[in-house]
Amino acid sequence: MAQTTATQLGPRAIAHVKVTDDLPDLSSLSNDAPQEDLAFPGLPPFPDDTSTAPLLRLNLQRLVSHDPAEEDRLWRACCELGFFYLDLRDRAPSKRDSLHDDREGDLNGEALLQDAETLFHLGEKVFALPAEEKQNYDFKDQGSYFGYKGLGAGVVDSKGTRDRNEFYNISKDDILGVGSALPAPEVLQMQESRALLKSYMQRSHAVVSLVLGQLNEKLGLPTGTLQSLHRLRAESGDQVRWVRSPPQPMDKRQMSLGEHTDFGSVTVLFNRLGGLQILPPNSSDWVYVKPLKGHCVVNLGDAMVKFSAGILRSNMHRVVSPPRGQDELTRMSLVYFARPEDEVILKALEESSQVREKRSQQRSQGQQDEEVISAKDWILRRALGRRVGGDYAKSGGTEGGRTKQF
Ligand SMILES: O=C(O)CCC(=O)C(=O)O
Ligand SMILES: [Fe+2]
Repeated sequence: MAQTTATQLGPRAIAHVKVTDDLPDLSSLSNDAPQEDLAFPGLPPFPDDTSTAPLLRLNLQRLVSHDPAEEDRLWRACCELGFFYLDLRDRAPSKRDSLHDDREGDLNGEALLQDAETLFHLGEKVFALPAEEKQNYDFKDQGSYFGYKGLGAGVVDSKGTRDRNEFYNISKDDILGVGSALPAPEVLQMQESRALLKSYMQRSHAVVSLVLGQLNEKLGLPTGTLQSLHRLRAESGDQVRWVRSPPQPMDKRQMSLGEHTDFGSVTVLFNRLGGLQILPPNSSDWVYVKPLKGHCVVNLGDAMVKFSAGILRSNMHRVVSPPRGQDELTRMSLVYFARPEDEVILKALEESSQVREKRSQQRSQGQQDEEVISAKDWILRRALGRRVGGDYAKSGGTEGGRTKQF
């Protein structure tokens, strides 16, 4: 059926739409040309009349150059919503020389966008493999969340309603040679694929380190504290994930990925079609996050809530059918999850006086100390808890009540 074979990467040539005043937070656009075209070529446009989430739009180059206003906006975004757009495009490529590029190392927005683009195509090849073959790479029974999860092999709620997506998770440690290599389909074992994954992981991790460095400073932690808990070459649950959701029949639509907060520290997400929704603070209405060309979406996970005693926010989100006009296409997204190193204990970093004060306020209000748990155990429990047959009740994170952040 044409409907199920059409994908978001397909050749449908649709005129670009202009982003004008349809982003709710206009202040976030104040540094950009108002008529900028941020639609994805070849895809039906995100509908203009659908309300969207008020994510701030930050700019990688301004953060790299320590623009104080941009750093303040980053802090605001991380405390108030825990989600923001990051514009990865290079505004002045002609002014950059090769020396400059070398100094930047892995922190290169344009190169990250290019890697993401190529990885979308690799993901299509992985999901195009026969179902029986993909199933060989589901390692749930060995206690691992890496590898494949089939359509409906996860649950979206405590009633056990099946999800409507398939995943493929690739371990950073495997690709960087830090941990052992997991069995994988041939298309992922090819030298070219592994090199691409490595490059994408390093570049995403560089963005994560930049964000961690700036949050470290704003929290008043000793220099390098947060980065030292997320070293690229230390063993961790960091992973790349492709999420693929086929279109759902109009009369039987349900969530394709259940409501959750991310388990780890910082997530870098590439979307082309709508479908991601967030529940804004103090609201009961889920709203779509509109994908923007040249940008990734960055969000914080529960580890950052725990490290900061709730000063930083990890927001609830989920994936549903794309909005009208996009809902007959297969949706795919690409994610990099940065998580604390395996042995890190998830607790408030009281070397920061802000965190210390927050904790003492919480203690005086009778809030108990957090459970002592390592990043490795926390992530394993939460990831496998949402698989069919898993312990859903134990898959919850810090969202349980914003007054009890951890
Ligand atoms: O597909 C998306 O846009 C979001 C995926 C997500 O939230 C997740 O995998 O944790
Ligand atoms: Fe998520």
